[in-house]
Amino acid sequence: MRAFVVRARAAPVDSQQFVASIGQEAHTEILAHTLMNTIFVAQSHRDDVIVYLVLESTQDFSRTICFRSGELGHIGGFHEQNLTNKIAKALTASKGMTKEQLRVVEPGITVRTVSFEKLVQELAEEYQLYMLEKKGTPVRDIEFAHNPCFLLTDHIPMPKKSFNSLKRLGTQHINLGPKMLFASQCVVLIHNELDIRL
Ligand SMILES: C[S@@+](CC[C@H](N)C(=O)[O-])C[C@H]1O[C@@H](n2cnc3c(N)ncnc32)[C@H](O)[C@@H]1O
Repeated sequence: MRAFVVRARAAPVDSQQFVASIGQEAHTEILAHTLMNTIFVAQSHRDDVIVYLVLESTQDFSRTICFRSGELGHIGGFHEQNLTNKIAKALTASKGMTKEQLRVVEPGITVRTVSFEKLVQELAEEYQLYMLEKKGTPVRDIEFAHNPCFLLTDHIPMPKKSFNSLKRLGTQHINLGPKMLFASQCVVLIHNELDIRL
């Protein structure tokens, strides 16, 4: 299984605000773009992918929306509006949830009121964590574990505090080349790197 976590620090957890932030300063469109590129390939989808979108602009709890590609029903197309609607639907479903609750949104999609820190602690028990980072080890020099989990952010960098806790969890840092890329572009390169090594 390949897991991806996108930490969207600027993304609102209110569904209407989330949709209204597309193309605005919070750049919530990156979540649909990244979802598309982690799950879909031409004429098909990957069935061995889990994507966690962690939305952190909130008055109460972060929302972690999980997409399990192998369990998704008919998703109705991979265009941006459709994927945006799936995220918005999960946010609406999460209204009123208390700390660390989980709700099933539809087959293959759940939402949890769990923080990025708690999520990665849980994932570290099952996966080798890799943080995508310009100062990391060149990707071609990395020997991937069989169960990798890749951590990315939106346009707001990972806070220093998180670097320390990720270090304690044995996180490795990966560099994908000299250009600063979108998270949605990073996931394509990661998938390709893993695909050609199999
Ligand atoms: C648009 S970037 C975030 C940029 C962020 N404002 C910063 O200055 O670090 C989105 C995500 O892609 C990762 N990323 C972008 N280019 C990369 C590269 N060449 N190698 C590794 N990770 C990269 C970043 O680390 C981040 O997780």
